[in-house]
Order: sequence, then structure tokens, then C-alpha cells
Amino acid sequence: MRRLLWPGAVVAVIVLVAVLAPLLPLHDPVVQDVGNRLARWLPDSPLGRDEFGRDVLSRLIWGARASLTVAFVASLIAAVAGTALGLLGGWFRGLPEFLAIRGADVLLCFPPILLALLVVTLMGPGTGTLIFVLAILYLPGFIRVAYAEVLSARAQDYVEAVRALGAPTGRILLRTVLPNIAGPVLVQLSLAVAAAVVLESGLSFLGLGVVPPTPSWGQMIRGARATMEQAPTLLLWPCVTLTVTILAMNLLCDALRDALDPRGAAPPRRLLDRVLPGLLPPTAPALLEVRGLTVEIATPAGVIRPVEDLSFSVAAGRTLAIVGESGSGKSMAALAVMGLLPPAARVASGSVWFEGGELLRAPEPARRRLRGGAMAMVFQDPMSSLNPVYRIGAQVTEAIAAHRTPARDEAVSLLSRVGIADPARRARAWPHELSGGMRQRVMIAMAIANRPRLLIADEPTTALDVTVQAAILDLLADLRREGGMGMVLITHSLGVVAEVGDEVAVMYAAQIVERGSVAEVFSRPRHPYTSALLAAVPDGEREAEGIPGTVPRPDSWPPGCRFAPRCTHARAICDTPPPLEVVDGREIRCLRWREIAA
Ligand SMILES: Nc1ncnc2c1ncn2[C@@H]1O[C@H](COP(=O)(O)OP(=O)(O)OP(=O)(O)O)[C@@H](O)[C@H]1O
Repeated sequence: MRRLLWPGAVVAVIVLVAVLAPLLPLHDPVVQDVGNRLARWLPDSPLGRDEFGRDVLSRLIWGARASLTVAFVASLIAAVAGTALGLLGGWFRGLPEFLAIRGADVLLCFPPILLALLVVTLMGPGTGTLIFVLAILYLPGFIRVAYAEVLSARAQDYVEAVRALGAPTGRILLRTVLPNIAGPVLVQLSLAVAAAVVLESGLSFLGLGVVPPTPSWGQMIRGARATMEQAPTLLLWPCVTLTVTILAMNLLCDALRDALDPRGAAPPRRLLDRVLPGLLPPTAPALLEVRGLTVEIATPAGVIRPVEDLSFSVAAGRTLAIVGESGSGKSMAALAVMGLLPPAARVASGSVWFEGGELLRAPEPARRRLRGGAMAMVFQDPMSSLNPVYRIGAQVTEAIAAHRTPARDEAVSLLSRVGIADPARRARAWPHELSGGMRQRVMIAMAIANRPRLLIADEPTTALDVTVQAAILDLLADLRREGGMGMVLITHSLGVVAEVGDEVAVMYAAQIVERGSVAEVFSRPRHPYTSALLAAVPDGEREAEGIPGTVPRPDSWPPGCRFAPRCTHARAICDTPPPLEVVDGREIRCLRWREIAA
């Protein structure tokens, strides 16, 4: 309940002040006083006067009435209508489903501003028009959320149980299904209200919303823009009010969702993370915690997202294996965590916490100190990662010297530590004189030279033959056990995962589709892609079954479930993007996993 307190108090104060505006001793917000134009401060106008001499405080408070009324009314209309449509579509399927989902698709085809222009042209600007436009714009979001949730809820045993009791459909929908989908709908409502406040301001700013002289925050920003250089605070006040309101609303709705959900859903920080990623440290600091990581690459054909909304954590002494076919975004995710993305790529959103400190917003010198020190990386191809014109020993020494003064013969003892026979002689060898397995051991020696607490190994055994592969994996497991080192192991091989992984995250087309303990995921895979990957592993009597098709390219993700075009279980419902569902400590991104498991 304490989580409700602060955001609730802020929202209550804003709403109360807006509601009580007519009773407060304020100036008339539309009366002009050109003599006091752009006054910074007056005894009866603590926030000054605007370009027409109108009182800024009064306009802020009256503006809140317009902005909040529009946002709340429009979002509520969208929430009620959208939830009803999604509920009916998901429950009855057939024609209601077609009308709800295709109708939502059609609405989503219109760019918001274009739709607003169209409606304003037809209906004329004004508050009523604005509410209508915003309600239409937010309707598809509610339809899709309610629809996806209903599909998931209707497969639950408790819904079947109520049906078996002979309860009428209306009662099942209102008393059993609706309370269970209320959480996501509430979150959607919080987002819609916050977004509607912003969009109302935007549309009013463009002259498509609230009609002057009625004050609204958008109108105030529009007016302040013209006098920005003489009176910058005129722009500041509506912007600050807008930001505080949106933040408080988001936090309030998320806390409300938690308070209403007896199962104790995710904490409100998730929403704050979305609004201001990286602001809060992780609750129980893991060694590495990645939250909502999205990577973008600018290509000639447009911006692509090879990694999207990726979250995982690694504890000290544990290994998280990331598996998936080529092109699923594993390496890009690892490079983003290390801060080694190629120039064309950038982290678009998310946060990366290492030992309680946020990395993505840390200055580059601090990140450089960590790389090769507390966190190290081993790459796939040991030949191209070793400098051909330096001897092995010199390269290992260099890796140590990047962080501290190397002790005498330290390089040799490191080579011996990673199982290289006759290390003193090997230290004088050139990279091309060593076998692939030896070179990979050298790379590992360089990575562990400064006793990292986290090792990211990107397909460290792919280039090696099976026996050498096993030896390298044993070495990594030993290092992890001895030093309590956490490890992120990226691999194509499920055999490798089974051998060294504690947890596994299965990636497909930039997203995690399933995550959980290796034992659980391998013995009871829930996502069809995980099952398909497991079936593709040759196994004694059974023939390996390849997965038909290939991972789609980042510029051509399917609109719904990204695996659907290759999935033998795909149905019409898979046109809706599946959320990442958390069940019993496992994560699954599939709308049909329960049906498939049944
Ligand atoms: N510099 C780049 N420019 C454009 N696209 C890129 C670039 N680097 C990677 N990609 C694309 O990003 C996607 C993810 O690549 P990534 O290397 O992370 O996949 P992966 O799962 O690690 O594959 P692999 O197992 O083959 O290494 C791929 O579709 C790839 O084509």
C-alpha cells in the first residue's frame, strides 16, 4: 500500500486542484492584461504572465482541467469499449473476433496525426473532437490486450471449472475472466492516460485540439514557443507539470495493479524503468542484470532492431546460456552488454547493471576499466582475435598490463592455468603456430588474466572439434567453480547448454521466447521453438527433425508471433504479438503454450 502513497498523493493533488479551480482565488485564465505582458513575477502572479498578460498559474490550473478531462474521458471510453470488444472477440471467436481484431488492425493503419486531421476536418476542432480522436486512437490497444488475455485466461482450469458448473456466459465473463485480465488492462489504461495527456498537448500545440482562448497545457506550450527567448519559464511550467503528471500517473496505475492483484505482480519499478530506464538500481543486485535492452542499427533500408526488450540476470557463480539460431541477436546482445557495439548500432533503450552499477550511462573510461578487468569476453574465432604479429606471451602480458603491472612470469602461469602444456615454450610461439584449441585457451587465459567476476563467452567452442570443445567447456566450468565467476554463454549447441548451463534463455528474432532453469526447460519445453530446437538435436534412436525455414531478417519480422510462419502449432491467434508471460519462475512468449501442453 505504501507504494500507492506518493504517486497517489501527487495525482490526487493535481486532480483536486484542477477540479477545484473555479473555487480557488485565481485570476480569470483568459483575461488579458497587455501592460504586464511577459512579466516574470508579480505579487499576485507568482509564476508571471504570458504573452497576452494572462496569469500563468491560473492557466496552468485551468489547463489541467482541459488536459486531464480529455485524457481521462478518452482513455476510459477506449478502455471500456476496447475491453468489451476484446473480451467478446476472444471468448466467442468467429465473427466477433474478426470484427474486433481486423477493426483494430484497420485503425492501427492510420498514423495518429493523419487520423486527427481527418476527424478535425470533418467535425471541427474542439474538446469533443479531441476526446473522440483519442478514444479511437487508444481503442486498438485495449482490444488487443483484452483479446490476448482472454485467450490465455479461457484455457485456464478455473474458467473450465466455472463453465462446468453451468454458469451463464455473461457471468463467467464479468465475474471470472474480467477480474483476471484487469491487471494488464489497468496497465494499458495508465499508459493510455499518460499518452493521451501528451497527445492532447501535441494536438493542441498543432491547433487541432482545445480551441483558444481555453487554456490547456498544449496551448500553453504552443503560445510559449513564440516568446521562448524572452521568457523561457513560460515553456518550463507546462512542461514540468506535464512530466510530473505523467510520471505520477504511471506509478499510480502500476501500484494500483499490484494492489489489486492478489498474486502480487511485478513491482511498480517496471513502469518507472520504462519511463526512465536505468534510474533505479536492481532490487536484489545480481552480478549482471539486463533490463529491457533494445539495440537499433541504422541500415540503408532503415532502422532495424536485432535485439528487442531483452531482460535477464546472472548470479555470481552461475551460468546463463543464451541459445538460438544464427541471426537471433545473441552476439549483438552480448556486445551491447560489453559496450562494444559496432558504430552503426546503438542501445535504443534499457539498462545494464553490473554489481549494482548501471553501465549504459556510465562514462566510457569507467566502462573501459571494467572491460578485461571485472568483466571479460571470449569471442568465437580465436584466430582473428589474436594479433598475428605478437608472440602469445606478449599478448597475455598486454592483457594484464591494460589493468595492472604484470608479475614476473605471470603470463606463463596463466597459460599453464588454462591447460597449455609446456607454457614457457608456448609463450614464445606465434598465434599461427598453435592449434585452434590452443588459441582458444590463450584467449581464455587473456580473458581471465585479471580475475573477472563475469565472463561473456560468445560461442567459445564453435570453431573447435568435439574433444577440444569438451576440454574448453571443462576449463570454463572449473574457472567458474573456483572463482565464483558468473558466466553468459552464447551458443548454438543445446548439448553445450545441458553440460554447463544453470539457466537458459532461448532467443528467436531478437526476443527471448523462453527462459528458465536448464533442467526445467529441457525436460518440459513450453515454447514450440524450444521444442523444435530440442527435436533438431540427433538422439540415439530418434531421427533429428530440422526446423523448416530460417530466422526472418530484422527488417521483415512477422507482425504477430515471430516464430509463427515456421511453427506447426500456429493458428489465427498467433497474428497477435505474444507478451512474455511469467509462470512458475519461467518465461514463455507464446499465446498457445497451455493449449499445446494440454
Ligand atoms: N552491422 C550490422 N548491420 C546490419 N545488420 C546487422 C549488423 N550486425 C548484425 N546484424 C544483424 O543483426 C541480427 C542479429 O545478429 P547477431 O550476430 O547478434 O545474431 P546471432 O544470434 O549472434 O547469430 P550468430 O549465431 O550467427 O552469431 C542478424 O540478422 C544480423 O544480420
